[in-house]
Amino acid sequence: MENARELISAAVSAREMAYTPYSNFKVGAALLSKSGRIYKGCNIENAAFTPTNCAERTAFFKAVSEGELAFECIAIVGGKGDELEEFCAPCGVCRQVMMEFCDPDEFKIILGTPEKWHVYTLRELLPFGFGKQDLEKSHD
Ligand SMILES: O=c1ccn([C@H]2C[C@H](O)[C@@H](CO)O2)c(=O)[nH]1
Ligand SMILES: [Zn+2]
Repeated sequence: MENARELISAAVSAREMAYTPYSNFKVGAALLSKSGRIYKGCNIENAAFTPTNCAERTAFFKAVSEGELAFECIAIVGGKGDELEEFCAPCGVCRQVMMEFCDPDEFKIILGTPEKWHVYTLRELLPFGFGKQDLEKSHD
């Protein structure tokens, strides 16, 4: 994956904007569209907790709100304070949002740090995921 290094460093820079007064767990994401643009996102917390938005969804919603509907891959980095975890996996809600806009066998999810990362498909992280094609099935 030739774009991985660039995408991870964009995720690291996105993470600098994380708004995390409650958990201090800071996540950055960088989403590459098929048109070649990179959309950065950070997590944004809220005193009421539930309205918190993950970094991954921030990146997706920025992109979709600007007319992007086709995506290649996303890089995700995270950790407490100034530390990066070796591995920060997307939550279930974010995996479901990816399922809405991405082909699970094509879309790649890069997890790790600038030193070491792994690449997964969405299918690997969300097996048997529910998508729009499931709504088209009829049993009459
Ligand atoms: O994949 C993840 C997992 C967690 N968070 C955020 C939500 C919250 O602000 C903090 C702790 O859960 O991390 C993300 O942004 N992405
Ligand atoms: Zn999430």
